[in-house]
Amino acid sequence: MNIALIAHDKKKQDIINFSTAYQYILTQHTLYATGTTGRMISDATGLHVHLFQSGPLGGDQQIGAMIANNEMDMVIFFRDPLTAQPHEPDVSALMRLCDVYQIPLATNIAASEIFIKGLHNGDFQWREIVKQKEKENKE
Ligand SMILES: O=C(CO)COP(=O)(O)O
Repeated sequence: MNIALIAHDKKKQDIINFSTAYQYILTQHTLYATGTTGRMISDATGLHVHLFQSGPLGGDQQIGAMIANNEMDMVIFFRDPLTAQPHEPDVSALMRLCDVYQIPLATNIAASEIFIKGLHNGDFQWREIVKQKEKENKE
């Protein structure tokens, strides 16, 4: 599965702790992240993470593009709801695209833990079926 990992600055330590705790699951998947988040995760855990631009420089939009192309299976986004972000429109657009394309989106650590355990249990296998169907429709 292709998984996006994103965290606003005040949530960076939380996503590092999360990635460390669930490294044994994350390592079985293909990971993408906004620039700073991804670099911090890979430095802390050694996980291989495909890095996009930093969020304020377009990283959220790059992940959004993957969603629109049916290439992202899950978004884990540790959002900071108490700090204004200069790129708030990009954040909203990313979350909107998750809803447009029915992509599972967790915006806090509590939901993310349920997602990651579900992922490990095979609860997200339906994404493979959706992707296969989309591929066949294009052919
Ligand atoms: O701002 C972000 C998401 O909206 C995160 O970006 P960074 O991972 O580059 O800090």
